[in-house]
Amino acid sequence: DIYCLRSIKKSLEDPNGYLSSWNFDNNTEGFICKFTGVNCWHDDENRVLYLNLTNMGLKGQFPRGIQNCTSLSGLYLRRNQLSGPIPSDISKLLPFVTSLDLSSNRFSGEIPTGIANCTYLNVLRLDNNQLSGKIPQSIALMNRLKESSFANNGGLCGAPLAPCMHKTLYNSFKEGAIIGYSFSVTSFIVIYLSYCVPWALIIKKRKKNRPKKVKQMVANQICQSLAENYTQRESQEIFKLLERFSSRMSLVELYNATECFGMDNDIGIGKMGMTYKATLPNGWFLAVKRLYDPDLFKRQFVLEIMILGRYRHRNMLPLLGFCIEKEERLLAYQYMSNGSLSHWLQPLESEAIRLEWPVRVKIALGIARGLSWLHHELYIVHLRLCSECILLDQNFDPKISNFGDAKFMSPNLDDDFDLSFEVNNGSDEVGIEKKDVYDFGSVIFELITGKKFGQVTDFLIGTDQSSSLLGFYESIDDSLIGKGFDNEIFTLLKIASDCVEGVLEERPTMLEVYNKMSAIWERHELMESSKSDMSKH
Ligand SMILES: Nc1ncnc2c1ncn2[C@@H]1O[C@H](COP(=O)(O)OP(=O)(O)OP(=O)(O)O)[C@@H](O)[C@H]1O
Repeated sequence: DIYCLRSIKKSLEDPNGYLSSWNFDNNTEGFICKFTGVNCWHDDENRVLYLNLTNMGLKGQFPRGIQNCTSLSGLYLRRNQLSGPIPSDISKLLPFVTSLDLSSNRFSGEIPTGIANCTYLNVLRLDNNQLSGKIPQSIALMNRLKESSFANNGGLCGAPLAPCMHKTLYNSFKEGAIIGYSFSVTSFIVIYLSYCVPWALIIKKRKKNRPKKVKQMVANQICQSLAENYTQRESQEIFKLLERFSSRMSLVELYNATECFGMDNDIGIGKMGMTYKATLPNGWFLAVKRLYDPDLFKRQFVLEIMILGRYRHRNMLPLLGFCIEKEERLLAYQYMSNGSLSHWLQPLESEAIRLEWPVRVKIALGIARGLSWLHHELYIVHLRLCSECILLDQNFDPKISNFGDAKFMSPNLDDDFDLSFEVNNGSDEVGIEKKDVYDFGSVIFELITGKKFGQVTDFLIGTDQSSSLLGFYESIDDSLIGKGFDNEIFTLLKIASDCVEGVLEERPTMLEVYNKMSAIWERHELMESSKSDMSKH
């Protein structure tokens, strides 16, 4: 990150000297955290969380050096005089960014479609620039983004702004010529087909298309019949409010994508409902949770949308949409191909593929990162963390899910939470976040021993910490022992046992846990990934 800031400073013109305080002579850990505009994950660590260079009169192009700040979550460059294009590979430069504010600058050219690949983006401000062309559809579809995010860019058009109507004379002529040409070719084909192709061929083709149409009709009919029984329970206002957090999807769409909620697509059963694997026409996979009862889990349903639909983080399960139609309540998440963590820790005999130690460390680190962000950035507590609600993507990156019991630590966090019913149950309970710390410790024990925390603790009641640790050491998953990681295993056991301290105040905060863990393992993880990057070339 030091290199990142150094290259940013070098690439920008700073007429007002705001960045002159960025003095790189110092070498103490965390020295960059005191620089103007730099916010670190932790004050003693050179790892930038946010970079806020608002209103500094900076000139030059988009600072590509930002890609070296690998843990960056927010970039604010508002009110400067930056110019040139927004880099087309922006998602590679800012893979984990959740807020990007480039407003009130002089950026020009088209908005790169690649911005939509910044999958954790919640806030995007591009207004008051000199951008032109059509707003890429993939960005317009990110409906957390508002019209004001794009306003005051002379040449910009398309949703959520006004449609692109304007055509130059040349374009109109070119289009006219293309239309004329297409019309002649189409006429020729029509005449050829009418006279030369045997009717039998056409009939055969029609038959082939029929099943798809029939399926669509059946789905529509089902929706129609459900609609007749429909009694509107929640007010339209709540639905509208929810649309601000996530996309509303249609029942027919999800019905088709899950093959009518068919048994072949069912991937799990939970307290709230059944989860199905869904395939969208564009090839995306979703996990669709279909609630058993729309009234019973209303609060949980809304919380999932308000938290997982609204906030993106690499360790939170992304909610891509929801559906409220008739009696149906559906939640559509990104599909996690490696399922739940519990499935890997307690596999059936036939599926006993063990997780290697480095993978377990990556999972532990990811959960700590996600929880730390949740507590210290969003002021939200999960309150039901367990190995079942940690889902693993194709790279075994963990994603925290199931926010149905979550609480906001501050009741008036944000105007958006002003819901008209009892959802925003802000909690005044002191130390409520330490419940998550305890649960985190339990999950880590489970990650190391392969057994539920309760099973291991029973015989340890009354022992002091060091003999408990030895006790736990005895119950470590056999597949991990003697592979050269024993010291690391013991270190993680120690962190976990601090988390399950009986006295609330003695448990560390999630930020402390994460910082401790990342100091030990994140460098190792980065080294590993750069090694594998190198071996690719
Ligand atoms: N996004 C997803 N991708 C892949 N599989 C998922 C996804 N979401 C859920 N699942 C699977 O579906 C199962 C059921 O999930 P669900 O969240 O309904 O139940 P749960 O984790 O037991 O929690 P609860 O009891 O609160 O409902 C999970 O164990 C998991 O295997």
